[in-house]
Formats: sequence, C-alpha cells, structure tokens
Amino acid sequence: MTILDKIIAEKEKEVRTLKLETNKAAPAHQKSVVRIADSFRSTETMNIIAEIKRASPSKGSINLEVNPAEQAKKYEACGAGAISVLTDKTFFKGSMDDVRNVREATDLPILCKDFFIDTVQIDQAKAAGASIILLIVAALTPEKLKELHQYATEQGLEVLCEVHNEDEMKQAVTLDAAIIGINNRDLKTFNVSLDTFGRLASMVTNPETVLISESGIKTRSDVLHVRNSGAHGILVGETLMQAEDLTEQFQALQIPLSKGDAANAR
Ligand SMILES: O=P(O)(O)OC[C@@H](O)[C@@H](O)c1c[nH]c2ccccc12
Repeated sequence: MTILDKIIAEKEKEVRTLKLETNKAAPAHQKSVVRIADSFRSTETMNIIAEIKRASPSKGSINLEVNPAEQAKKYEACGAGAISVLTDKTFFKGSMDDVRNVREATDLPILCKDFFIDTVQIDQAKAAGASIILLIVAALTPEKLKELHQYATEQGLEVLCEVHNEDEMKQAVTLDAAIIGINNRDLKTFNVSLDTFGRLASMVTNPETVLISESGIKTRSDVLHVRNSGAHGILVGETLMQAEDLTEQFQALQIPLSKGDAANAR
C-alpha cells in the first residue's frame, strides 16, 4: 500500500463523516477574488503560490507553530500570487479552519490543498473561502476527475489539476484543464526530480494553459530550470515555511518570466 493509498483510505472515512455532518453547507464567502488562470498569464515575474505547510509524510514536522493568517500576510507582503493551504489533518496537520483564517487575513486567491474525492469536500472548501481546489489525477478515476472538475467549475472555483506522469498529463489535457500542476514529487515514492516538469510540460500544446511547477523548489537556479521549460508559476512549501529571511527567499525565487531576460535573472 503506497502512502497515497493510505491517504485516500483515510479520506473515504472523512467524507463519510462529513456527509453526516453537513446538512446545510455554511454560507459561501462573498469576496471576489482574481482568477489565477488569468492573472498568472499577465505578470512579468514568476508567480509564486506560497504554501502553509506544517508537516508532511515525507518530511515530518516542517513548522508546527505557524500562525496561518500571519504567515499568509507575510507571503502577501512578499508578493505571493496565491496562498496554498494544506487542510489535511491526519498526514499534514492542517485544517479547514486554516483556510477560514487565511481568508480573513487576505484577498489573494486561496488554493485548498487536500485530497478531493467527493463534492462534499468541494462545498466545504468553498464555504471556508477557498477559490481554487486541487484535483490529483493519480487519486481519481477518469470519471471522478471529470465529475469533480465540472462540479468545482460550476461552483465558480478554479481547479489546479495535478499530474506526475505522461498518462496523467494526457488525462489533464483531455479534460482541457486551464491550470495544470506538474508535481516534481512522486506521491507514491516521495522521490523529487525537477526534470519531471519539462518532460510533461512539453505535452501541453494549448498556449492558454497555465503551468505550475510543484514541489522541491529551493533555489533561484531551480526556478530558472522550470521557467525555461515553460512554468508560469511555482508552488513552494517547505523552502518558504523554513526560510530564515522570507523576503530574501522570495526575492531569490521571483525571477523574470520571459526567457529574454534570462541573463538579467542570473
Ligand atoms: O514543500 P514543497 O516541496 O515546496 O512542496 C509544496 C507542494 O508542491 C506540495 O506540498 C504538494 C504538491 N502536491 C501535493 C499534493 C498533496 C499534498 C502536498 C502536495
């Protein structure tokens, strides 16, 4: 049984409980938030989705003391384009309350980062104030992926469709996903390779698709590497959660987006 299988088994239990609890979904939040499918295509510097991540199965504790609202405000001040909030409790020590608290603290787009397998979780994320949800292709059947993608879109949410190999990328392309996240970390083995990004990004032909490189990004040269393979944005957790000087760390990662400026970027 891989870690992903374990997480999904746990989610199935959570969803059963959620369905009993959520007779009425809490009122959806009313803030109107920019859509990253648009905003990430109009910036001159690398878009950073900065993640609130207390712990992970691969790293253990990362930053257990974090105050999500304060961290989100710092990320915003540093120029983050969106905030990612890991809400899984069992494996990542997050919660939906983290999304609520971050929503109060900022008007930036919020990605609710969880293992979505049912529409009830999407209702919950929306009610908490998320504007983007994550759909991990490896965790869903093609039918479920399609159903949840359609449901989230109808709810006015954006979807970050996450892939890690060629088969999954084919599914994301078939779905015509507006935002595709290429996870450099294999969720089954935890191995990280930034080359995953370029290999899979080359399969995307629609110039409108926003491409996000996820996981394992630590340095400016990592960002240059994925930028040169077509990344519009990067999703960064650990490096930002553990930065001694957050402003400096952000500056290192915020390189110009056009390749023409590559020389200046170095
Ligand atoms: O902390 P990192 O290596 O910067 O990674 C962030 C993010 O990409 C990672 O948390 C992530 C990407 N996809 C996921 C799916 C589930 C849980 C976590 C993730």
